[in-house]
Amino acid sequence: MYAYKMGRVPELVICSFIVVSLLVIHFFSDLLRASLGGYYNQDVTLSQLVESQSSDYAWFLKLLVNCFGYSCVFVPGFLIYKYVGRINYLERGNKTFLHKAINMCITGNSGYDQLDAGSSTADKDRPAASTAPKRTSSQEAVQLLWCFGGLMISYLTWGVLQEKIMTQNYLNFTGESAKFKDSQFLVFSNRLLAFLVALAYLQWQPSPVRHRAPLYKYSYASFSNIMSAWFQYEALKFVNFPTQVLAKSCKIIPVMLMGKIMSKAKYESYEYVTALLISLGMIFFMSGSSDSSKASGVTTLTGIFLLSMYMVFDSFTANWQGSLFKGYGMTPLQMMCGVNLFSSIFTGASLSMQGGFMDSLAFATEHPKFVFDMVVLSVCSAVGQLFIYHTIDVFGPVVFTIIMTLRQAVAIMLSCFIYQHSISLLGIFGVLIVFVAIFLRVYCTQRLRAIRKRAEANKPKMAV
Ligand SMILES: Nc1ncnc2c1ncn2[C@@H]1O[C@H](COP(=O)(O)OS(=O)(=O)O)[C@@H](OP(=O)(O)O)[C@H]1O
Repeated sequence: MYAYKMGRVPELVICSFIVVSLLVIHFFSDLLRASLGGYYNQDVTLSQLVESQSSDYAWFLKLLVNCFGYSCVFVPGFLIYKYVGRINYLERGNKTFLHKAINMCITGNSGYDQLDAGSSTADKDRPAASTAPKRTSSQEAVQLLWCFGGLMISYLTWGVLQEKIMTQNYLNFTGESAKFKDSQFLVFSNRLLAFLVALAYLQWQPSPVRHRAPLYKYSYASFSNIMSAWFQYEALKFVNFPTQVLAKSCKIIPVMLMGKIMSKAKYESYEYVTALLISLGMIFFMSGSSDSSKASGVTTLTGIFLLSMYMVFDSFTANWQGSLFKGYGMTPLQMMCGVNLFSSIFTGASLSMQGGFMDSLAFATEHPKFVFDMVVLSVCSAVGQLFIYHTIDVFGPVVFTIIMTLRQAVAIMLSCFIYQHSISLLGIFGVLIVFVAIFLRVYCTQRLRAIRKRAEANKPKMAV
């Protein structure tokens, strides 16, 4: 009995880490709430208090509050990681749920569910990229078109719905109209649905693939993805929309730089030249399309800082995902499941700490049409993510970013076509530059591949 009780000590310590960290973080958030004037008014949520701040630095306060929410996951996670390593907890043979869950998070294997399909002998390892059969050029072109089409359709629909949800008035049962305000709740519902879809598929897939990556590695991609989305929304309060679109057209350059820093990626000179040309062409096109000439408002230093942070986090996300695919050979669905698991936990923790959960759920119960739009938005986002992970897995982060950048141009061209807006000569020149750059990139890639193939074929002859 004593030994049994002693055997449970680590589990008790681990649970108390979670409880104590949550209490401490809650205490600090209450302190912040009180200092913002919410001490005497308990009906006002922390998010409403922060939203009501009008100073130039309100964005920093919001960031702080969000980070409080995310630390509800990071702090206990870090403490558990350190404690478990210290007492060699994972080497012990007790197969409790907690033991399996921690093992899965830290080492990547628990034999517990389909995310870690390593327990079953029927599970296969995914062939490494180097040993997988090489695709022909036409197969590659079909794949590329498939990724481009999928990303275009899902994110065009997603964009329209997102704007609709955030700008339209919804009627409740008594006929009163109101706007939905909490974008973080939308991100939460999108990520939760994406997680459930991926998990359901992994549970019932006919031939599971062994999963080897420690789960905590997904938390970095999910954190940076949530942060980039937040910086993007927040930047719009300091820069106008066209400026943001213009800045995003140059995303390929930070993605390449981040690839160099993170995974020491080597790019050919034609890749740098074409990246610069695509960015330049997109800038010409965006400034030359009449949609973007409706610029209003001012661009401030804070806006530039927030946009730069968006770029940093966004380029980290795609590169980190690319290196996980390379290093662990997981399937896109496993990646989607892992990243969205953490994104749901992060946004869920942040929402419940700020009190936004209850507000949004109350809005949803009173506005059924909003629930319908939210579900369709989440489905679009989940389908879009399937394409995102497939594209990064097959073509890598740079090609993915090029496709997402072109997506913006196609969306603007479509809107010009539908609403009969004109495109200036500069805009047309910009589109031409982008096309030339892409053609150049494909041509150089094919040539380089042919040269390498020839060199490979000549190798054995030289050895004889
Ligand atoms: N690498 C990666 N992994 C997972 N999800 C990703 C990734 N890159 C972009 N996204 C999601 O795609 C949505 C559009 O993002 P962006 O506006 O940054 O893309 S774009 O380049 O401007 O088109 C946006 O969705 P929301 O966060 O729901 O707004 C991004 O989070």
